[in-house]
Amino acid sequence: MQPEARPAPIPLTVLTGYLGAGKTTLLNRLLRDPALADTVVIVNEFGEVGLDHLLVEKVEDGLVLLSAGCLCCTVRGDLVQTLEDLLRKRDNGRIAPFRRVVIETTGLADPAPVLGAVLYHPYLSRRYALGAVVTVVDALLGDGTLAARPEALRQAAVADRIVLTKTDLVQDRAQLDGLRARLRALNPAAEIVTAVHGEADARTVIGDGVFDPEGKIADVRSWLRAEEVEAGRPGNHHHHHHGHGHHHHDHHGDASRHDEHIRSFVLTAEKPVGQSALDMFLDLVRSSFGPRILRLKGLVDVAESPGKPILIQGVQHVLHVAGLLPAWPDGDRRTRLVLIVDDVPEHAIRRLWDAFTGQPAVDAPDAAAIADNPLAPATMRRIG
Ligand SMILES: Nc1nc2c(ncn2[C@@H]2O[C@H](COP(=O)(O)OP(=O)(O)OP(=O)(O)O)[C@@H](O)[C@H]2O)c(=O)[nH]1
Repeated sequence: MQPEARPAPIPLTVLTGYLGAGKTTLLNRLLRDPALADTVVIVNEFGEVGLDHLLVEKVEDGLVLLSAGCLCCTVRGDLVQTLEDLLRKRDNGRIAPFRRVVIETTGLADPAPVLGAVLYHPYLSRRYALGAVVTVVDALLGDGTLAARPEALRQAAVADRIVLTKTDLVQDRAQLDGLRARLRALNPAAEIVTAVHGEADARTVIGDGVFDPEGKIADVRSWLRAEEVEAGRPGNHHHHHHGHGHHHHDHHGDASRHDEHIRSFVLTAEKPVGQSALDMFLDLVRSSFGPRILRLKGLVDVAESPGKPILIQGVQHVLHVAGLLPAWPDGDRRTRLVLIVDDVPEHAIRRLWDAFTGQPAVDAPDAAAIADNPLAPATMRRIG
């Protein structure tokens, strides 16, 4: 570790998607784009034989292969070690100063543990900054996969960007529109990009992450997209295909009923939020709802750091205060937290938020009442 100036965080993109969705095709194509020069790719190959000793030696070629198993369990330790090794070699000049890292996960991996391994690591979390979560969805088979595989649904729900592949194979325009509508409903904030045989704009797909390589704020605005979530709220206008009630079965049939449990909404605050109130809110959300919080991200105007928003990142039980941004990305300085939840009543979270941010809410308990409640989860009675 260098004691002098802290180096700018390196954007880290997680590329995920169901088996055979087209992740490798996309990545191979994108990496030929000069915009993505100096990218290290960490591939987690499911079922591959262990290559531990070779791991980081391959970096010179820009490719690192992780060994057997899925990232979410067995390879997790290796992932952390690989990311540490990369930093060490970069810092002592043994490899070129790469500018971003892309982790391609196996089609089975839930992205949450991958992100958690980095975001919860005391050192890695300072050197790497989570950029976009990019999820590849096969336009031909996507609908069926979303219906049958909960992990595919989660991958789509946590995405910052969704890349639709194989649209060339879909003859039926309505099928494509249906899939898009479904993804939109599932994750209104995600940008949907199309890529046939991996042809897509590299910068759009990978982006620069929340910080660009110089540590400046890059695409927080597009990343947050709270307006999209607001616009997609039932009641604002009825665009949801599942907003038509249980009696009406559209062409998705039973499939989309799984999706109905997934909801997105935005939390805002009128006044700056106290740091400890924010921490307690996040603790309580994590302990109460854990993996049912698919995604939580946003900027919070914290009372203790006026003019500098705090960046919050979360995927399932991994809720992380990613740090202070040097400034707000644009004129909008409101606290905005975008949540995508699976089977969590929105009002339950809203009540907590209102209580901790001191916003008046009818019949809601205040923060003290919740914190003093002997039935409150153990994490609320903070140790240390
Ligand atoms: N027609 C068509 N085929 C595609 C497209 N994108 C990918 N493919 C094909 O789909 C197959 C799977 O693509 P991969 O890129 O290997 O998919 P993957 O997600 O990396 O697969 P796993 O690593 O096994 O999960 C390959 O045969 C690709 O050539 C596309 O846009 N159109």
